[in-house]
Amino acid sequence: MRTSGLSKRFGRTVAVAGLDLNVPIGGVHALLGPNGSGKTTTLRMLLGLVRADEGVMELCGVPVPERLDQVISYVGAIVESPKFAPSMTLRRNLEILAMSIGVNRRRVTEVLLEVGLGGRADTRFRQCSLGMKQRLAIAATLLKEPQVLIFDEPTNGLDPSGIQEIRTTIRDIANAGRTVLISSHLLGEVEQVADSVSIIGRGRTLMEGDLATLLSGDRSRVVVEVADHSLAHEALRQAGYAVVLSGGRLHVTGPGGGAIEAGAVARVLGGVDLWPQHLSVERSTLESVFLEVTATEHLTATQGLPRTEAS
Ligand SMILES: Nc1ncnc2c1ncn2[C@@H]1O[C@H](COP(=O)(O)OP(=O)(O)OP(=O)(O)O)[C@@H](O)[C@H]1O
Repeated sequence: MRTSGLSKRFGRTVAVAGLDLNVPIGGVHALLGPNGSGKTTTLRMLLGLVRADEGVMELCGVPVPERLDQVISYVGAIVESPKFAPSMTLRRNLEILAMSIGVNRRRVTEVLLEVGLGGRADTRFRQCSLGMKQRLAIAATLLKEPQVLIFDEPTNGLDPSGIQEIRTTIRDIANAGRTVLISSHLLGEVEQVADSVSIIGRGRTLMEGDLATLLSGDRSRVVVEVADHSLAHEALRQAGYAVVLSGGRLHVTGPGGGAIEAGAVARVLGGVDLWPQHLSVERSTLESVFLEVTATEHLTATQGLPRTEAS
C-alpha cells in the first residue's frame, strides 16, 4: 500500500496535507497520530469511500480509486461499526453474511477459529462482550480470505482484556501472512502489536519505518539539566544536535535523529563553560519518538521555527 502527496480538505479544514505512506507487504503497520491528524480520512480514501483532492494511491499494487474494483475483493476493512443481528448467534450472523457475498458456509467455521471465537459460535450476538463483537467484525472481514486488512482504531472503547484479545487476533492474522494496516492514537498498543509504523501529524507523515529501527539505540537521546537553557540550546544546535525543552530539561538527539554520545554532548556544554547538574542517556520508546516528532511539528507550526528546537 502506498500514497504519495495525498491531500483532502473538508471545506476550510485540511484533513490530509500531502501524505506519503509506504506500507510494507506482510506484518502489522500502524498509522499513529493524535486525534484529528487525518488517519480515518486516509483509510477512507484508500478504500474509495472519500475522494482525494490530490495525490496518488496504490492498494495491492494497483492504482486506486481508478482500479479499485480489481483489488477490493483482496481487501477486508472495518472503518465503522458493522451491523449484526443481536438475537442471532455469531455463527448465524456470519453465515448470512457469507451467503450474501457468495462465500461457502464452511469458511464461517474457519474464520471463527481464526479470531478465537470457535468455542463461542453459538452465543447470541447481544450476549457478547465488546471484545467478542469486535472479533466477530474482524472475522467478517476474513470471510473473503483477503490479503490486506484495514482496521480503523480497532480497540476503541474496549477494556484492557478486550484490547488484549484484539491485539492477539491482529498478530495472528499477520502471522498467517496477511498485511494488516491499523490506525491508532494509542502508543502502548501500537508498540505491542506493530512491525512498522507511520507517525502522522496534521495530515502529513512525520516519521515512518520499521518499529525496531525507530526504537534502536541510534535513536536514544541525552537528557541534560543546566543553569542556562538558552546558552546550552544554542551551543548544541550549532554543533548539529536537535534540542527540545521538556520538563525543565533539554532532550538532545543526534543530527537527523542519528547516533548520540553523552560524552560528546558534555564536551559541547563544557566548551561554553556549562556544567550539567544532570546528564543521562534515555533509550527510545515509541512514546519518546512520538513526542519528539510531534513536538517538532507543533513548534514548527506555531512558532515558525525551522527545525527541532524550543527555548
Ligand atoms: N466528513 C467530514 N467533514 C468535515 N470535516 C471532517 C470530516 N471528516 C474528517 N473531518 C476533519 O478532518 C480532520 C481529520 O479527521 P480524521 O477523522 O481523518 O482524523 P483522525 O486522525 O482519524 O482522528 P480521530 O483519531 O479523532 O478519529 C479533523 O479535523 C476532522 O474534524
